[in-house]
Amino acid sequence: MLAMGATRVAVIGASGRMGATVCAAVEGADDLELAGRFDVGDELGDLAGADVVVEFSVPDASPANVAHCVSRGVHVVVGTTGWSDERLATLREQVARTQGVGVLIAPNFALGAVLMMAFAAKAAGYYESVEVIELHHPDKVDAPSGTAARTASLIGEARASAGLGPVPDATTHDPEGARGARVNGIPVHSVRLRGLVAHQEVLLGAPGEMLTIRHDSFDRVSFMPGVLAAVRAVDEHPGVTVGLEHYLGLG
Ligand SMILES: NC(=O)c1ccc[n+]([C@@H]2O[C@H](COP(=O)([O-])OP(=O)(O)OC[C@H]3O[C@@H](n4cnc5c(N)ncnc54)[C@H](O)[C@@H]3O)[C@@H](O)[C@H]2O)c1
Ligand SMILES: O=C(O)C1=N[C@H](C(=O)O)CCC1
Repeated sequence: MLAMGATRVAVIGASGRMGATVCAAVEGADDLELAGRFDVGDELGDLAGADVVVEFSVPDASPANVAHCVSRGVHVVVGTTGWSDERLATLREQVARTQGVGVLIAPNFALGAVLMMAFAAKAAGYYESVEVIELHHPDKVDAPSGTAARTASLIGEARASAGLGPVPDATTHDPEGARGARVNGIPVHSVRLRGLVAHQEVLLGAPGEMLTIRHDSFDRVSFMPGVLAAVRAVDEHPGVTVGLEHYLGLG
C-alpha cells in the first residue's frame, strides 16, 4: 500500500500507443496523479518525483530505463516486451541491491490474456500437439510477441512436468520456414495484419479432437485495468515479478 494521498505516476514511452493510453487512464483515476511524461531523448533525472513509473517503450531501451528507476528507488510497472532470460538476470541483480523496490514485468496486462495463458498451461499436459498463433498490428516491432513467448514457456514447463516429449511433426522439407518458429520447443506463428490490435490462439490437439483457447484485445483500453491494478500493488511485491498473474492470485 503506497502512502496516503494520490500516488504519483510517471510514464516512460508516454508518446507511444500504450504510453498515451496509460497517461489518459492515470489522469482518469481519482487515487493517481500523472507526475511526468517521458519519451525518447528526455532526461529521466528524478523521474518527476514519481512513486511509481510505468514503462512502455521499445525492447532495446527498456532495460536501461528500468535500471534508472531502480537506481532511484522508484517502483516500476513494465509492459515493454523483449525481456530475455539474460536481461532478466541482470535486472534481478540490480534490484537485489535496492532494498524494497518492486518491479513487475508483464508481457500482457489484459485480464483475458492472463487467463488464456493460465488455461493453456493447465491444458498443455493433456494434449500431444500444441501450436501458438499470435496476431498483431503491423507496426509492432518484435516477433514473436512477448505474450506468445511467455505462453510457449509455460506450455513447455507443463509438458515437461507431464512427461510429454516433443510435439509430433513429420515435416522434413520446409525451405521457407512455413512451420513457424520453435519457442521452448513449441511452434509459434506470428501474423502481422492491418486492422488488428493484439490476439492469440492456442491450438491443442489429441486424436479426434482440438481445444482452441483464444483471446482478443480489440482496443488498448483492455490493458488499462491490469496496468492500474499493478501500479496500486507494485510496492507490496518487492523484487522482480514476471507476469501479472502473481498479483492476481493466479500464479
Ligand atoms: N504488456 C502489455 O500488456 C503490452 C500491451 C501492448 C504493448 N506492449 C508492449 O509495449 C511496448 C510499446 O508498445 P507501443 O505499441 O506503445 O509502441 P509505440 O512504438 O507506439 O511506443 C513506444 C514509445 O517508446 C518511445 N521510446 C523509444 N525509445 C525510447 C527510450 N529510449 N526512452 C523512452 N521512450 C522511448 C517511442 O518514442 C514511442 O513513443 C512494446 O514492447 C509492446 O510489445 C505490451
Ligand atoms: O501491441 C503490442 O505490441 C503488444 N505487445 C504485447 C506482446 O508482445 O505480447 C502484448 C499485446 C500487444
